[in-house]
This record gives sequence, C-alpha cells and structure tokens, in this order.
Amino acid sequence: MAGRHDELAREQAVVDRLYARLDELRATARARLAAVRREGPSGSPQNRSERDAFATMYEDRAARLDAVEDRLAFGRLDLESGEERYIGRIGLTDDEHRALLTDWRAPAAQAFYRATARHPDGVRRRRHVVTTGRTVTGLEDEVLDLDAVDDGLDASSLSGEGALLASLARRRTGRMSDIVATIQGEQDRIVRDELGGAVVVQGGPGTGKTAVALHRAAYLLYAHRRLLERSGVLLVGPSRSFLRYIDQVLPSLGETGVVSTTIAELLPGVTADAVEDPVAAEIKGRLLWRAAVKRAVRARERVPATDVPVRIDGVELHVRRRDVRDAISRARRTHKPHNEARATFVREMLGKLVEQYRERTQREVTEHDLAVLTEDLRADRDVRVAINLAWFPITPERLVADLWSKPHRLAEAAPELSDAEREALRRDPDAPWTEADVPILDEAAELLGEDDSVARAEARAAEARRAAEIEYARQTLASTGAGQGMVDAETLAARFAESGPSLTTAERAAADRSWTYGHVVVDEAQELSPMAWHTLVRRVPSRSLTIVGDVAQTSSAAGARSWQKTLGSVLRDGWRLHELTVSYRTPAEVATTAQRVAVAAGLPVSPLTAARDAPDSLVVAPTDDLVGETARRAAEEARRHVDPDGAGRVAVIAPADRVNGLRGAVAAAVGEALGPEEGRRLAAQRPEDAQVLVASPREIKGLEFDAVVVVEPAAVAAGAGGWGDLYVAMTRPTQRLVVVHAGELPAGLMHEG
Ligand SMILES: Nc1ncnc2c1ncn2[C@@H]1O[C@H](COP(=O)(O)OP(=O)(O)OP(=O)(O)O)[C@@H](O)[C@H]1O
Repeated sequence: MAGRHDELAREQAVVDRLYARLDELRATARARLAAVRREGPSGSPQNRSERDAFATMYEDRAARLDAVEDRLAFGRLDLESGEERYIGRIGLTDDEHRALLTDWRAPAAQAFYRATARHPDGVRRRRHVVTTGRTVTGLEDEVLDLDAVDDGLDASSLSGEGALLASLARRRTGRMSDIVATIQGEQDRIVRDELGGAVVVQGGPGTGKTAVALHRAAYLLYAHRRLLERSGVLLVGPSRSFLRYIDQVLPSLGETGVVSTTIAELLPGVTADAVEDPVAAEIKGRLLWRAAVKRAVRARERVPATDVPVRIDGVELHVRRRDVRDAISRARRTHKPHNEARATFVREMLGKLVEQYRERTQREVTEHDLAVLTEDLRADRDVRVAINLAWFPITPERLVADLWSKPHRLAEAAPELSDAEREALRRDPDAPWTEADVPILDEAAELLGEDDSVARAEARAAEARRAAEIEYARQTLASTGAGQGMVDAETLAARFAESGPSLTTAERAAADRSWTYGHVVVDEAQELSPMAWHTLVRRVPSRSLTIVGDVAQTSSAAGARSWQKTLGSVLRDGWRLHELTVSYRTPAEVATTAQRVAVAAGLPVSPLTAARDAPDSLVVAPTDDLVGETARRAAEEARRHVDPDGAGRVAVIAPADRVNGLRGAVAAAVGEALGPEEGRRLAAQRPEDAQVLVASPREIKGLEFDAVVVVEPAAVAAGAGGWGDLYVAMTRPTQRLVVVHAGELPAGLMHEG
C-alpha cells in the first residue's frame, strides 16, 4: 500500500502539471493581447474597434485564468471504470484535447458532490485534495463502499468532512469565499436545479443560502452561457456592505458579468438612501400601489369643469369638454404610457381647434395655412396651459412626490387607505427618497413612460447601426475563426459599438431601467415587500429566479413571514421550495440557543442542525455597567481573534440607539488590550473593512464574524426589526457569542449553569 507520503507526492505531480498547463494558457492569452495592442492606434475606425474587441476578449480570458489560481484543483474521483477524474475550478485540456481537469459545474463533476455510499453513482473513491498555494498539503479519502454504510448514517453525514470542518474553522476575513471544494449534496441539488421557474431556498441562519445562490449563478452562467451572457444575471442583496462582502465569490469562480444591486439602487439616476419609518415602509410595500399609481396617472388626464376659452389671431375658440373627452379616449386607446400617448392627445386637440377656427372664420385655407395655424396653436400659451391641464406631462419623481406631499392627490389615488395611513405617508415635496419609494417610482416610470420622441429616433438609428455591426462581427468571426466558444457575434458587436469597447452586458443592463434579465438572484429575500417583488419580477419576464432567505430573520415591516403568502401573488404557483437544514456557521450551542429564543418569540423558524461544535462558544454576562462590560468583552474577543495581518473579525451588535454611545468605549478598550499601535491601525480602518465593528442589527444582515457581542438582547428585540433582528444578531458568530445584559433576558436565553 502506498504510504501517505507517496500519495502526496503523486498528487503533487498532478497538481504541478495542471498549474503548468494553466501558466501556458495564461502566457498564450497574454501574448495574443500584447500582439493586438502592438498594432497601435492606427488603421480605419473599423480596424480599431475590431482590435479593441479582441483586446477586451483576451483581457477577459487572462483575467478569468488569473482568478482560478487558488485551489485550481480540489478533488479526484476514482471511478469503477478505472478512470481517475480531477475536479477543479475550470476545465483544462492538453494540446490533444484530452481532459486534464473537469470544471466543477460540468455534468461529469456532479458525482463529486452527490455520490454517497448508498448511491455511489459509479464512484469508488472520492478524494479531497487540499492545497496551500501550489503545494498539496492534505488528502482526504472517502471510500464509497456500501458495506461500510451504517443504517441512517449515510444520509446525514457530511461529505469531505475534514476539508469542510477545516474550511468552517478558518478565521474570517470580512470577505466571503467560495465553497466550491466542499459543496454538500443538499446544496448541490439546488445549485444544479434547472433554469426555468423560480427556485426558493428557505433555511435557517448559516445554512449556506448565500453561498448556494452565488454558486448557482456561476453554474447557470456555465450551463446556459449563450442565453445568460446576452441577457445578463441580476443579483439583489440587502445592502452595499453585503454586496461588498460577497463580491469576491463570483470572480473566484471565473464569472464577472453579474449586475449586483440593492432595491434602493435599482433605478438608474435615483438615490434612495433616506431611512423610512417602519409604518410607512409597510404601507408602501403593499401591492395596492399598482392600482393607486394607475389612478394617480389617470388623474393627470382629465376633462376640465367647463369649456376653456382661448384666443388665436383675434378669433375666440374653446377647448371644449367633449373634445377633451374624445381626445383622451383616443390617446388611451394607443395603450402607450401616459407621456408617450400625450402626442396623440395633443394632435387630436389641435385638430379640433383647427376645425373650430375654420368654422368660425369660414375662410378658405390651404394645406400650408393649416400647418402654420397648427403650429401657432401649439405655441400659444393659453392653448398650451389648457392642453397641459387636461393631459399633464409629468416625471415619475414628480408624480410620487405629489402623492406624498399633497393630501388630495393621495386621497384620490389611494382611497383604500385610512386617514391615519395616509397621514403616515405625508412628506415634504423635496424629501429624499427611501428604499420603499423605489418600487412605486418604478411603477410610475412604467405607466408614464418618457416623453422621448427625440430619444426614440436616436434609439432607432442606433438599432440600425447595431444590426450592421452584428453582421460585420459575424463576418469577422467567420473569417478569423477567433473567439470560438468564448464570444458570439452579438457580444462582439456590442464591444465594437460606439458606446465603447468595454461596455459589457452588465454595464448596459445596469444603466437601463427597462432592461430584462435572463435570471435574477435575490438574497435575504425575506426583506422584500410585495411591491418590491412586483418590481423585480418585471425585470425577468421568464420568471427564472433564485430566491434565498429565511422568514424567521425578517426585520422589515413589509417583509415576508410566509413565502406562500408573499410570492403567491406575484409568481402564482411558478416556484419550487427547497429547504436547507444544516448550519455551517454557528457552533451547536449558539445555534440551539438562538433557535430556542426564536421559537419562544413565535418566529417561523426552520429546523437547524449545526455541522460542528466549539468549546465555550456561548457566554452570557450580566452586568450593571453595560458600556464598560461590552467594551471589556469586545476587547477580550479582539485579543483572541483579531490578527494584525487583517484576518479575524469581531462585531458588537447593539440596539440602533446605543451604537454611537458604545463606539468610543469599545475602541478605547480594544486599543488598551492590543496596544496603541494596533489600536491606531484598527481605528483607521474603514467601516466596511473594520476588524472590530460596532453596529446595529440592520447593518450586519447576511454577514458573519469570528466572535459577536450582543448587547442587551431584549432591547434589540424591541427595536424596529423585532425578534427577527435578535435572531440575526445571535447567529452571526462562527466561534463565540457573548451576550451582555443589564436588563431582563428574553425567554430561551438562560444564564450558564
Ligand atoms: N458546503 C460548504 N462548505 C464550506 N463552507 C460552507 C458550506 N456551506 C456554507 N458554508 C459557509 O457557512 C457560512 C454561512 O453561509 P451563508 O452565509 O451562505 O449562510 P446563509 O444561509 O446565507 O446565512 P444567513 O441566513 O445568516 O444570511 C459561510 O461562511 C459559508 O462559506
């Protein structure tokens, strides 16, 4: 039997060969890039843009190859056929196209994640190859032998347990890393679920929902590249800091073209960063705004109370009520958005006025006179005012600001709201936007359209240009054979386009409110209001979505308590539910206690089994000096977990109104515990990189830390986010939870011993 040393040496030889091949491919991509760049900025514009396009293509290729350096290969399958198949981040072949490494997303890699002793799927042995840099440092084998199966054990045991536990115990860096080497069977089934329809993943804290959602995005981009590269994938997260936390994962999986956003940032040109009152947020999240915004728009199409006199060339005419009524019906029959249908309304009204003019004057008029008269009428101030009053051109921002600042507008648009509810929405006309306004603004933009005759003419011209470019790109691809399997004509054409060679699908999509995506991924999805769902679903006409969240962690007043209730109205029955039940983050004692508190509070919690335990992972500390004790505990955890090299994260999570009061004391205690130099280094860190963070529950949603100090749990639960916030706060640590309290402890949270 080969010794461990021989086995390591053997795997090292394989890994060396794989890195050598990777280096070779990188060198080729760089050489091609350099050759394209060497040609310099000469030649026709078409030559130049062609060169730019190829340069971008080679840059992409080089970037993708660079991104897969870490843990290039991590697994090996020994098949019953005798084949040894290596699994890694990307697929690699040799010069003769023989497979060296299988992409983890390929069907041939599936058994690495799914095979069990009970269902070996042609696999004799699964090996996890652990590497540090380019050196093989460990091997972990699982022999999938049915004789070894103990009843009941197989279904629940973890695959690659050693590699998994090692990865879970690793110190946190403030950035999420991929889990490609240790995806578990229940997670893999979700990752590889088909593209069509909506996949909803419900699971308790730390069950890998975010990880699964991101790996699924990478999988779908691999399995449906042609479709998704053109239409794009949208990823929606709860906050910028969360998006930053996860922004390394997709690039490390070789994918860079995903648009990430929050609901607040969904509308290009709208900044929605004001904090909303929870009562108003809940009301604004209701689906009633679909009808209410429609009514608000209709209110800008209105027949005047009386005929309105206007005078042109000394002749008195009337903007007559019945003419307005006819013109409104005609304009509505175009089924165009309000601002676009306005052209029809204006044309109809001017026609009626010209008719009146002819009747009044009984004059013979030539075609030329008619045109002049129409223009005179159009330019006349009184006519303009009368027409505008009947069909008012208006922006979405103005329409919505009027709803919030003019009580009669809101009463007319949303009669179903009570007086108290309407009062709760009351705001200054120039108050800043909140996240809850965004879906309503989007609805308004949809119904109003843009008054953009010029923009539309430009778009038509651009479309014609683009068609010509696609044709040209097709010819180029055919004649050079370049870009095989990497880029299609349309993508290449987009890069040729005047808008600049570097404008990717993601960039174009992000700048365009009406862009529709091929797939949308929503994380922390329980926070979205019904109205936000309505807005999102509009962006994915195929209804192909990955929705991950936990209805027990909901803190938004407008968020979901039940998927059925929230999604039923927007997706009907076009969704399928998966549940994740193993917590990979929190040690068992912390997970069990958090669950107990959540159950006692009546939250709709999912079952949760912790994958591991850690000694002394829960401490409950009563005190009379809340600030002092919190600072002392935070300093102790910082000493234990925070490294000067940037690894290790500690969070103090406190009720929102206590955060500011704690910051100074925590910073001082940490400085004292770790020394002035370390104290200064930590104090200079930006909030998003802070190794010691003092924050409210809202700011740490979806994130994780080595240690967490929760301050006054009953007060956290009494805050705007309720018990969901406390459940979130308690389930952030990977190693240790410290609860500091001066007041009563909530039910389920007991003192030690
Ligand atoms: N199969 C796995 N292998 C290694 N690590 C994993 C695996 N699954 C999850 N993890 C790790 O567990 C932690 C929690 O995962 P993640 O943040 O995706 O959970 P979540 O369900 O989204 O949590 P929350 O509901 O609290 O936001 C992360 O550090 C993640 O990398």
